[in-house]
Amino acid sequence: MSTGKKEPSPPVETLPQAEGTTASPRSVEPAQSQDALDAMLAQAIASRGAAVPADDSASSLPPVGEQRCGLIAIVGKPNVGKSTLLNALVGQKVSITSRKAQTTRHRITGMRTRAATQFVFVDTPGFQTRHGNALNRSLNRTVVGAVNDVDLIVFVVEAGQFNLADAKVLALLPEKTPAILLANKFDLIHRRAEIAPWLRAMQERHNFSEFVPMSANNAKDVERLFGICEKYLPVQPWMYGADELTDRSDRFMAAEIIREKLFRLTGDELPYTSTVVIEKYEEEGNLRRIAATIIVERDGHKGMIIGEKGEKLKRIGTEARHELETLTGGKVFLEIWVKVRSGWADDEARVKTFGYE
Ligand SMILES: Nc1nc2c(ncn2[C@@H]2O[C@H](COP(=O)(O)OP(=O)(O)OP(=O)(O)O)[C@@H](O)[C@H]2O)c(=O)[nH]1
Repeated sequence: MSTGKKEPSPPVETLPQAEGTTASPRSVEPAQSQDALDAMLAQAIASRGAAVPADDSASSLPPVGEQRCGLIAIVGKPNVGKSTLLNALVGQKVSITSRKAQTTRHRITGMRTRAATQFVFVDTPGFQTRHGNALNRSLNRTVVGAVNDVDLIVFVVEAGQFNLADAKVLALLPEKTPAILLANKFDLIHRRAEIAPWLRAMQERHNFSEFVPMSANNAKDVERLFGICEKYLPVQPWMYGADELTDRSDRFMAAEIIREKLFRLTGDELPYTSTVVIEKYEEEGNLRRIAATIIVERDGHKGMIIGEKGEKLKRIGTEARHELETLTGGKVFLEIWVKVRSGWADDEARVKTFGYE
């Protein structure tokens, strides 16, 4: 994990690193033999540079009897790349990302409609195993809720690794739902030969339907993932319009974008227990007037966010405003305040007031 926050020292299987290139995903049915795994890896590497099928967004509505639609939950421990994957699949940022763990705190739905198929992806917070506070209990409830009643689960791990935090998420997966093992950050794996034993070990951990080594930040890999997921989605009418990308409002996105800038522009010394509340969101034609409060737990944290002569807070505001202007296609006036609410993350009522499940 790239975060400074360490998981409890679990047994980690890590592959040594050397020179390498990006591979494309190829899924495999869970194979029993070394040969099958080797063949899959060879295929993944050979398919580098293969043509990407054109995005075939639905321009005319297919008849209801031909529409395919299903829910796909994206789950995994913190920081494995779930939100990066969701954004790549949707083709637009709908879930914020940062190198800090616990960036995603809500169930975020992102849709993509291609030809007759509507993919409804559900991004989830990374399952928390470290602190048992009210905030983390809420995040974990969100994960548990999301893995039930979906058509497919995409279980994301970092390729070549599996530790206690991964195992805790894996234990939540219902046996009845098909699950794909997505070995992400494959670009960081340089000795590919050594991934085969890891994949074999993963086969024994769960009855995965397929194994997909890939990189969420590689467009060709993401493209192929659609084909892999499609066959698990039932023939049924679409749930959303063909052009819809998320079920979240612009107001919600405003809070998330500010929190993303906060997470990205502050160092690891700022505890993860800070959140953003939108106090005002007004639309006047093409103009949005937004007032937001960043909530922190201690006075000392407030100083970290405001920075010397207010520089840090100013930068958070400027970067958030630019992104909100791109998102809304209009002008944005953004005011941000910082307030201390000590102990909020351990107070169930406050956690709810601040918009968590
Ligand atoms: N090298 C590499 N980095 C990646 C890849 N996918 C994601 N990342 C990086 O991994 C970090 C975490 O990504 P996120 O998408 O925020 O991870 P997450 O699983 O949603 O994290 P939580 O919100 O904590 O649950 C970011 O710095 C990403 O840029 C990948 O395929 N390769």
